[in-house]
Amino acid sequence: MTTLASIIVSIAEEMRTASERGAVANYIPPLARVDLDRFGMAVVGMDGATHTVGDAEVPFSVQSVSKVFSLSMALNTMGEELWGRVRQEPSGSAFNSIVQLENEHGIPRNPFINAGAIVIADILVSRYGRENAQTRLLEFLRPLVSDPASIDIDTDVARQERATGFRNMALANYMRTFGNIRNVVEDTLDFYFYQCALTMSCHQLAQVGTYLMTGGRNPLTGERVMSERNAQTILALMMMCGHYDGSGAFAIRVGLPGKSGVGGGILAVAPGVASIAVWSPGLNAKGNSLLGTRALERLVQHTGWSVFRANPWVANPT
Ligand SMILES: NC(=O)CC[C@H](N)C(=O)O
Repeated sequence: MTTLASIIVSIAEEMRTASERGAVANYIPPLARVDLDRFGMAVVGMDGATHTVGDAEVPFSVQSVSKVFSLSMALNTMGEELWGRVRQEPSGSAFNSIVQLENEHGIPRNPFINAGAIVIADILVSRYGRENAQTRLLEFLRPLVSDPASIDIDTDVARQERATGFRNMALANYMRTFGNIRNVVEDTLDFYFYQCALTMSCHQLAQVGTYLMTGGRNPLTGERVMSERNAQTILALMMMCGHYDGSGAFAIRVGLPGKSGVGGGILAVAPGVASIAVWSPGLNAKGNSLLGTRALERLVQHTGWSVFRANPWVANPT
């Protein structure tokens, strides 16, 4: 019988021996010096059963995967009104693109491109204040994991994001001219750079993602983290926009809602089945983890977990 444990071991073995691994992000030294040979994967099921392989306990910079969590917080506090400040459509352009903003009057296409995530950061800074927003983010994440204290920010990454984030500054200032950034630009960006610098292991990231697997509940406490409707909205956006202009190919290859980050992490969710995190720091041309995508593709081939499968339960391994 094929078990999930044996499936992920075989995936890790394939990734360990892969010769083409992509390229690590090199815009700041803490990302540029990450070992290209790292690979980790973690899968948490509905019953809490957890399978990990490789470097699943090694913390890495989650970067844009954090956009899922900031959006969750903003949707919780602002509700549907949020969609007046950021749209819900695929962008078809790079994560840091500025071109659509002029035509679309400073309203970003979706909350997962940088411009959209900066608007979300602005909403959270308005709601909570600059420093308190940081505390709130950690308070949102920590109850979802079994080792809460260890989820933290890499302050060196945050500092270097700030020191080199000229394009993000351009995006924020440009949106400010349309009135879609309401705080002092530096304050909003400060929170944005802070969230990019969140550090988590695959094991923690998969645990954090469980509220999206369950339709909005924290499976550790049974508490509601968000409404079922909001959880579905976030999964839909992850499917359509979670990999920028690589989202279509990801949806076809993997068939799960997923969100990538330039640190090489991907959070993917099989609703009602599993929360999955994978990490391989080498990126493809679209800035998404090359082997992380392949590993998720393999996982879905073996398990039948694609949301597009006519009968997703048939091949469920135990
Ligand atoms: N795709 C990403 O992970 C981008 C995050 C990066 N810190 C940026 O803002 O440019």
